[in-house]
Amino acid sequence: MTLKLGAQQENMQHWLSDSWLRSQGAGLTEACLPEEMRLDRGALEDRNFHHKQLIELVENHALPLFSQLMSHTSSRLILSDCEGYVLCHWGVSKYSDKLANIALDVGVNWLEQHKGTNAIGTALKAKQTISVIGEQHFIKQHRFMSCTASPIFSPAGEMIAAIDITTEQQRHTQQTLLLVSSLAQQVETALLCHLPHSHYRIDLAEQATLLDSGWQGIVIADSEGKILGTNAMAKKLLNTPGVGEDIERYIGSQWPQSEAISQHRDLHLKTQAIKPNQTQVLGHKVAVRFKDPKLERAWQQANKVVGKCIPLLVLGETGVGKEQFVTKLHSQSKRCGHAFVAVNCASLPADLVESELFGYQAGAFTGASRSGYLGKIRQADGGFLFLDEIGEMPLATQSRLLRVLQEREVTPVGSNRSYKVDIQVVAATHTDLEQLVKDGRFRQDLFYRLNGLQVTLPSLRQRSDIERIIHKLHRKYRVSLQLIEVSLLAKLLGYHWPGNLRELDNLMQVVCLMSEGEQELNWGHLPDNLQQTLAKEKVSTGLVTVPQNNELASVVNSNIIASYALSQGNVSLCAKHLGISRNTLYRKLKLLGIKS
Ligand SMILES: Nc1ncnc2c1ncn2[C@@H]1O[C@H](COP(=O)(O)OP(=O)(O)OP(=O)(O)O)[C@@H](O)[C@H]1O
Repeated sequence: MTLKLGAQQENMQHWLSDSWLRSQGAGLTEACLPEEMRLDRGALEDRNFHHKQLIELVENHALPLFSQLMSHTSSRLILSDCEGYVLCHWGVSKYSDKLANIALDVGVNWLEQHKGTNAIGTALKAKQTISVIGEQHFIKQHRFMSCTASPIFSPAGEMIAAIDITTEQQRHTQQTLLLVSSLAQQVETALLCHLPHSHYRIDLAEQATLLDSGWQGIVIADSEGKILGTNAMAKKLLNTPGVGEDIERYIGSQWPQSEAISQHRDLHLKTQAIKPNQTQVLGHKVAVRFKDPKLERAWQQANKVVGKCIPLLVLGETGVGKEQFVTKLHSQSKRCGHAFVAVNCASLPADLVESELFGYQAGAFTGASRSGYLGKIRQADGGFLFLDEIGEMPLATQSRLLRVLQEREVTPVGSNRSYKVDIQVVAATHTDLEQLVKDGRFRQDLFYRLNGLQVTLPSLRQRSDIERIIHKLHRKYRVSLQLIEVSLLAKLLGYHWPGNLRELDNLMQVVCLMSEGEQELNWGHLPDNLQQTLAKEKVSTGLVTVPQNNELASVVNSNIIASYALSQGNVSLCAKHLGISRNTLYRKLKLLGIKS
């Protein structure tokens, strides 16, 4: 953990006066809102693309706990990169207008030299967790808020980002400081576990009860037991082991057992194999992206064929996200610098299908443009041609398309000249193409041409990550921090979703609007028709789980331990801080082995 609470408090005035001096030195004046440094949309998208996996890790490892603990407050979780640019934020506060006025917004730079003393800028400068409370902000207009930020370090020890919680001044508590440090630590641990070739995670602690506390040492090793990375606590416990060294040298040969005690030192060990889909290769383009195994398999297979220019046929019910899947494939392929041209074969006017696809020669027919038209296929040259609803393509056009796919050249309408094209063809349909072939409505030879690789995207009801998607869309559309009532969640999980992601997406938009300003999204916010439909559905028999349960538990534990230490063993005070009853706290302290 990067935070040293006692030391930070002692040095409080020191760091603050240094930061104010730096703010003055940068030419800022307390009374004037400084000119903002804001990225344009393209530059922000580039940065977000670069930090895509970091953002995903924050969403998976920090956001659930933030939502759970801070939902009753009006708080915002903010992620900036190491250059101080805000990449993303979550949770819209009641005072979001005020935050917009001071440009605490995506794409804006919050380094000290641009914004004066503030948590993000000052934490990045000081490389430690910093709270900047109300009046401590250098710029007067910033003093209505309290912010706490913590830097995030990569496994190689490089500072890569900062995570911040911003609240209204009076709502700031010591808990926020602990929470932000814990969130940064969670993200750092997730980064460690996602190191390329990571195979084992070995947790170590001096007491067995601390193994799951969030304060344990963590060593990540490859399949041969060579160290790939360690967290700060493991460095301390093992005396800074080197990357590439044999873990056995430090903790003995018993480590591959799931639980052991090191013979070398008096350390308790817990070894877990890291699941293959946990090991995203950071920065690698074909990284694992989907939490559902069927979708992930389709993704990995599809990526392999698009690299080789083999046609891809994407099947799946309406609304399962076929087009979005293909757009992502394009954006992560070598062809991403070239066009992605989508053609909806169902909505092309019958008499214009050919000219739309193949283009036409100047003056080829009455009404044709004088300059001619390139056509969709040639527009896609070098890139992707996405033929959506391919089952709806007229038979006559099918034979011409077949020729293009065979010859890889296009002859525009009214021309006898052919043009070479280099395209990745991806076709999609929700209809049964083989049945259409049998019925004589789809050419068999074209079917075989398009069917280089066939992937079927699972329907929403078949997906194992439906709960995660519900929460993701809820976070996207809710206007303030809000929880979903457990019984409503259970109903949504049990519904059969005939319209798949499209239906769920629309529903979440509507219910978030209906529940504006409420602390909980519940049954009463559903439109009548959906209440009736859902009332007929069986309730999901699966458990409603909080995502990342284990990690959540370990952060909660680490918060308990830190709060207990801060309140110097005063159970009542600590329970009040944590917002739990004294009995619950006693029970937890007992489980953690802190109280007998
Ligand atoms: N990953 C996703 N997360 C959330 N919503 C999604 C996702 N993918 C798609 N959607 C929602 O579903 C809608 C339909 O997606 P898309 O057009 O990709 O589906 P499709 O399978 O191509 O549909 P159709 O067969 O009807 O053409 C999108 O507009 C969006 O609202």
